[in-house]
Amino acid sequence: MPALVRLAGVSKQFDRPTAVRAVDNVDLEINSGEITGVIGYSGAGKSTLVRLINALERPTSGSVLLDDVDLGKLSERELNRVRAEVGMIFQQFNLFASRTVAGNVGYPLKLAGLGRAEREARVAELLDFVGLSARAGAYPSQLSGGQKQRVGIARALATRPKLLLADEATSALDPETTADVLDLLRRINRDLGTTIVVITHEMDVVRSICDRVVVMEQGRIVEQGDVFDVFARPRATATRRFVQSVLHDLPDPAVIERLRGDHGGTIVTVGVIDQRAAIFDRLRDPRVHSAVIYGGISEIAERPLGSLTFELTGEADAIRETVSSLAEITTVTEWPVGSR
Ligand SMILES: Nc1ncnc2c1ncn2[C@@H]1O[C@H](COP(=O)(O)OP(=O)(O)OP(=O)(O)O)[C@@H](O)[C@H]1O
Repeated sequence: MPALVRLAGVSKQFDRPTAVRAVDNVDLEINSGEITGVIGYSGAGKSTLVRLINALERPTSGSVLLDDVDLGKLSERELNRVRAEVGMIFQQFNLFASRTVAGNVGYPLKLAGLGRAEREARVAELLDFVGLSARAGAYPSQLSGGQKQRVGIARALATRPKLLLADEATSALDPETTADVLDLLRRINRDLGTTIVVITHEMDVVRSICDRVVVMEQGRIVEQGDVFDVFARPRATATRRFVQSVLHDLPDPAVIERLRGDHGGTIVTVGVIDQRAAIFDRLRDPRVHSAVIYGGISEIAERPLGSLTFELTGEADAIRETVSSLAEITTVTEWPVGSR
């Protein structure tokens, strides 16, 4: 898949109030037609990365290419043209309070010099797409948070951008409204073919709609890849924490201790990566009794992923054979009896 955005050796240093390398030697490709999630804790450099992509910041070093055009080589005027090709939506919506819904959505079209009739037709089309046709004459203060974000999205799409940047677009919304807005982003990607970059600190957002994920920490990319692969085999500590915030399937030490108190058998945690049925096939030895005592399986990119913790009881040799057999097809963690 061709890259729409390419960052090569990009750093951004701020010198005031204190010297901070907000983005530190980043190499990154954003594939055309995909939804890429950039996740990290507060201060990781996500917003700065986005501002480098839409040329609101210039890198201290390195190059940013949008559609093979090196933004560092463009004049301010040329940059303004490029910025119009990039839509942006924000956590706080950034709507004009004094303009109606239609006025907000039509504003970029006015800037682009479209005539009134053309503008009205395009605004009607956009409001229909985001499901807000009935609220065209309302003011932002009369809308719910989810509706405000739909207006922000319609406005960002007005000039048919190739790239849509969403900076914490759902962080101010409740879970149900978040799901609606994420569905809308998915629809924009599928129906309009728009490439989307989603900045977030919530792994659930990545799980719901992203094809690829980039994990940032202290200005650096610590991990990136296909969403399922990163969920299935997280390497960086930060990534593991993000993954566990969504999956909740692994017992932490306190849970293991409680399980030990209630279950005297062998306790094993078995990774589930696609192979649900195969795992139960390996638990058919009549000499071993198995019971699920903890765990969970989620769907990531429409594939099963998670872990199950079993208590195995029966003959010691047979249990050992079962554990070895499971280990042939997946990861198995055996919790030692003395783990208390
Ligand atoms: N204009 C600026 N001037 C000085 N320092 C800045 C500026 N913008 C960002 N920084 C600093 O750069 C670092 C990265 O900030 P950035 O906002 O990119 O992170 P973030 O991951 O988006 O965090 P958050 O989710 O809190 O917005 C922080 O230490 C921040 O204080």
